[in-house]
Formats: sequence, C-alpha cells, structure tokens
Amino acid sequence: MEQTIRIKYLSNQIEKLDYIDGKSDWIDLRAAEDVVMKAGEFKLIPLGIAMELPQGYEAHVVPRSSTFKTWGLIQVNSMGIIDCSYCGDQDQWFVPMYATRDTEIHINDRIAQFRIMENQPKIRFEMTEHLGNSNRGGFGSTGRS
Ligand SMILES: O=c1ccn([C@H]2C[C@H](O)[C@@H](COP(=O)(O)OP(=O)(O)OP(=O)(O)O)O2)c(=O)[nH]1
Repeated sequence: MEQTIRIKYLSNQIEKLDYIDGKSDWIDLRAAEDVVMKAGEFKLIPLGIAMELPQGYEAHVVPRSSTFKTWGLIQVNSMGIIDCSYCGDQDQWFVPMYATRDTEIHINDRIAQFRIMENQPKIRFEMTEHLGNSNRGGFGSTGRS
C-alpha cells in the first residue's frame, strides 16, 4: 500500500525528502540551517519541513545510526513524536539535540530519520486492586540466576 503525504518545504536550500524503496523505509531528514554548537549546548535544529500526515498516523523521528559518530549529537527526547494535528504551514519539524563535543552541522546534512506509524487504539484505564497474574520478577530480572 502507498500513502501520500502533503509536504511544505520551509527552506529551498535542502534537498527534497526521498523514500528509497527496498533499502530502509525510514526517510532521512536534513538540517535546514548551518548550526555551530559548543560541547554541552542544546539546540532545536530545524528540519525545514511541515507535513500533513495521513489521518490516523503519527511520525517517529530518531537519529541516524551515524549521527553520534559524525557530529557528536544526542537527540535529547530519544524519539520525537509528530502528531497528526501538527500540520499547519508553520508547524516545522525540529529535532532537539545535545552536543557532546564542539561540532558543526551544515545545511542539508542528514541528521535524523523518520517513519510514520498507525496511532494506537483508544485506551480506557480500568482500576483494579488485583491484576490476578503471576509476577514476572522485577525490572531487569530476565536471565539473572
Ligand atoms: O522531536 C520533536 C518532538 C515534537 N515536535 C513537534 C511535533 C509535535 O506534534 C509537537 C508537540 O510534541 P509533543 O506533544 O511531543 O510535545 P509536548 O512537550 O508534549 O508539547 P505540546 O504541549 O505542544 O504537546 O512538537 C517536533 O517537531 N520534534
């Protein structure tokens, strides 16, 4: 199945997004400005795009596996979640980054990647005193003897 995503570019200096069939289906995202960061600095790096995601979908933004090695950047929210309602002309995607060393990101550098995911079903929480199942054994207990 193919989905169409309406996209608005907020920069004409970045290359257009590209879905590469048959490789990885995650789509690379590019920095929309030159950024100089000192070790220990935090910055929201603009990605130069706004999108209308398909109804019932959200997007997940993560670093590329080479991002840390190339720029010493850590994405501080681990994974960015772009909601379907984030779809206005000025709803530019950003990636919040922490620099672990002095670094320079250039416009058009592919610093992150995304995919879309179907929203989870609606959830209603039902309170109970007893779940009635056996305990699995505490955080991180699997494999411990
Ligand atoms: O890495 C990210 C995370 C979020 N967003 C945008 C899209 C998302 O739809 C919006 C709000 O994000 P989220 O709901 O995760 O943030 P919040 O801290 O809960 O803020 P809000 O009060 O705006 O919901 O910000 C980004 O551009 N990049």
